[in-house]
Amino acid sequence: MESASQQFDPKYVKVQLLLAGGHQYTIYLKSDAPVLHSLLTTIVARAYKQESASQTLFQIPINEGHSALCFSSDNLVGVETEPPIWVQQIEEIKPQYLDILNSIYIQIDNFLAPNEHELLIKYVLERESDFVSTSTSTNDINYRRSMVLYSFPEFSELIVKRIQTIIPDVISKLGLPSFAISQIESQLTAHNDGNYYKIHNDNGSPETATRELTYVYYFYREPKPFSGGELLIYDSKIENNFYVNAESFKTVEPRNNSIVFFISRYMHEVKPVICPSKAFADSRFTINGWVRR
Ligand SMILES: O=C(O)CCC(=O)C(=O)O
Ligand SMILES: [Fe+2]
Repeated sequence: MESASQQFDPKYVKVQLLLAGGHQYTIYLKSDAPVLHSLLTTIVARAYKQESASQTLFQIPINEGHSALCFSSDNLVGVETEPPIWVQQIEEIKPQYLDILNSIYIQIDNFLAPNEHELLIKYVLERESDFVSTSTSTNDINYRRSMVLYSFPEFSELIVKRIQTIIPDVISKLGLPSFAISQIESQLTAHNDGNYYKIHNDNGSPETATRELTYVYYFYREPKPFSGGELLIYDSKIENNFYVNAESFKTVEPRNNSIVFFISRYMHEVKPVICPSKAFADSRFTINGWVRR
C-alpha cells in the first residue's frame, strides 16, 4: 500500500475498490501484490459462483500505513484497475450449470412376488380388449402414444397397499418433508412398437396439482420382447422464478418387476419403444400413478 505519488510508477496499479452500498476507495498496489491477486480472484470466483468465493476478510493498509481498510469479500462488488488488468475467463465452467437442481429417483427391484408378477401378466393378456388409447390434457395427438386400462381393481388394490407400506421411507429417501396422503391413483398402461410419451410433468394442471409423487411399476414377459422405452427424468433449473427442465437428465431402465418413484413436478418422457413382434402381449406394461397430498 503505497502513497499516491507512486501512481506514475509503472510497477504500481491504481485500484478503485467498489464496495456494497456505493462506497469506493482508491488504493495503489504493486502489480505483483498478493492482495491485488486476492481481490481479482474474489471477483472471478463470485462471477462463477465457485466454492472459493466463500467469505474472507480483506485488511488493506492505507494512508501509508496510518489507517486500515477492512471489509468482507462479499461486500466487494467490483475492482477498477489502471492500467487495465484483464482477468482470464474460465471457459470450462459455465455458470448456468452450477444452478442445476439434480433430480433424484428411487428404483426398487423385485417389487412383487414372482407369482403375483406372473398372475398380473396373465391378467392383462386376458383384458387386451378393455384397453383404450391414451390422451393428454392438451389433446395433442402427437404427444403420447400408448394404451391404458383404467379399471383393474384386483391389482390396483395390491399395488396401492404395497406402496402405502413403503411410502414413508420413499418420501424420506427423496428428501421430501412428510405429508398427509389423501389418495393414491393408479392406471395400467401398455406401450407397444413406436409408442412414447413426450416430455411432460404430472402435476401441471389444477386437477393434478396435489400430486406429489409419481410411481411407475414395470412388468413384461421374458425374454424381454422390446427395446427402448427408457424413462428420462430431467434435472431442473429455476428461470424467472419457475422450475423448468434443464438439458441434463437421468435415464431409468424399465426393469421387469421394478418400481420407480420420483417427484411429480419433474419433467420426464418415455422414449419410443421398439417391439418387433408388435404383439400386444410383448408390450412394455406399467402400473403407474400418483401419490396425492
Ligand atoms: O411409463 C413410464 O415410464 C412413465 C409414464 C408417465 O410418465 C405417465 O404416465 O405420466
Ligand atoms: Fe408422467
